[in-house]
Amino acid sequence: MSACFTPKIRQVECVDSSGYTDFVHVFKTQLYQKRVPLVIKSLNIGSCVENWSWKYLKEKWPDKVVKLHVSTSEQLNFIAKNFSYQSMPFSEFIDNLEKQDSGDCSRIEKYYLRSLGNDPRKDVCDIYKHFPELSDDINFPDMFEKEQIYSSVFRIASKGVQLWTHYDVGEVGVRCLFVTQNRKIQSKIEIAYISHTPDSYDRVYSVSAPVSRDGHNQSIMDNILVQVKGRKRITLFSPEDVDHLYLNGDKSEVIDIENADLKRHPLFAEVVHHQCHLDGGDVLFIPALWFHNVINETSTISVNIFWRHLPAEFYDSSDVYGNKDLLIANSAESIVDRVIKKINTLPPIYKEFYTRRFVNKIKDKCL
Ligand SMILES: O=C(O)CCC(=O)C(=O)O
Ligand SMILES: [Fe+2]
Repeated sequence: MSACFTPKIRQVECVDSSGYTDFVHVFKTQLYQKRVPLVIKSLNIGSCVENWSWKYLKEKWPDKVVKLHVSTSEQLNFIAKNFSYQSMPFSEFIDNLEKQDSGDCSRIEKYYLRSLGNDPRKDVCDIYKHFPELSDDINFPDMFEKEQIYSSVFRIASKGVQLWTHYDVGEVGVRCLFVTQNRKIQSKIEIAYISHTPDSYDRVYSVSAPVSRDGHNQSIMDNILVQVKGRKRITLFSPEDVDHLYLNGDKSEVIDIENADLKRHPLFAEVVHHQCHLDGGDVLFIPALWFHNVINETSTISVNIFWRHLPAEFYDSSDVYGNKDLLIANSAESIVDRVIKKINTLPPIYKEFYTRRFVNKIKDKCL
């Protein structure tokens, strides 16, 4: 942060699950409803905490090739794109991490692995399906129903790597569109069927909320981040701070959160930093819409599990990726897009005047 600026820091609440006879019940019935992050200690997450040494992992995957974010900077920057994607044999990747850990600086590149499905365009990652050699070592806590699980992701990072501030949206490989008839949403159709859209549909809306540059359908997820090895420093930001984070899609443009340039990002001074550390065996609950930024204080291994937090009736039963709340958000955003288009046709001084009026009106009525 700049010289005389003191960020507002709050520690994330921490609970030791061994102090409860049935922690999962307490989580589901009380803690979960608070919708705030929570560090949970002493959950049974399986033998991974003891077993997952670099040697063990290399033996499991002698021939595996992995796709990595590779950067010469510790601070990954999605705007400057200071990283590239590279494929590397898993054993070489781990050898390099070990060299970095032991202070051998001959390799200056930093690595970040986020596991993908077999076909990253179509599959979400499922550890049980894509990493069966390791799935016996990890126990998913019963904090959610198995049917609610959306994906499980395996992450390995070099010491020092900082992952940009973001919130998570689950993404699926099939692009869906909405069709409306008599101004009511009728159904979603896959992109492959667009050319067959019957004439009687009055409009086809592409999915736009939450926004994805490639138009993939998305839904918002709850998450647990299971720390298996190493230490992470995590800063979370409340969805209430959304106006202060300079968002670009699902990511914040403020990269260096601990030394922010307040001339460029003055509103960031308002943000409350919810901080915690995770060590091996710790679990962090990240409620949907909470932003998070991760600094790996050592090289680390983690697994995270995304699950849909809304009850089943919120989801469109004919489409596993849909949810009615988001359908509404999607159609509202399409209307906002039309309003923007209209406003942009006004002469400049009217444009500014009416933009301010409409923004204030929405704020007054909706917040
Ligand atoms: O720990 C990390 O590397 C990133 C975690 C994360 O973004 C997540 O669990 O959603
Ligand atoms: Fe995330």
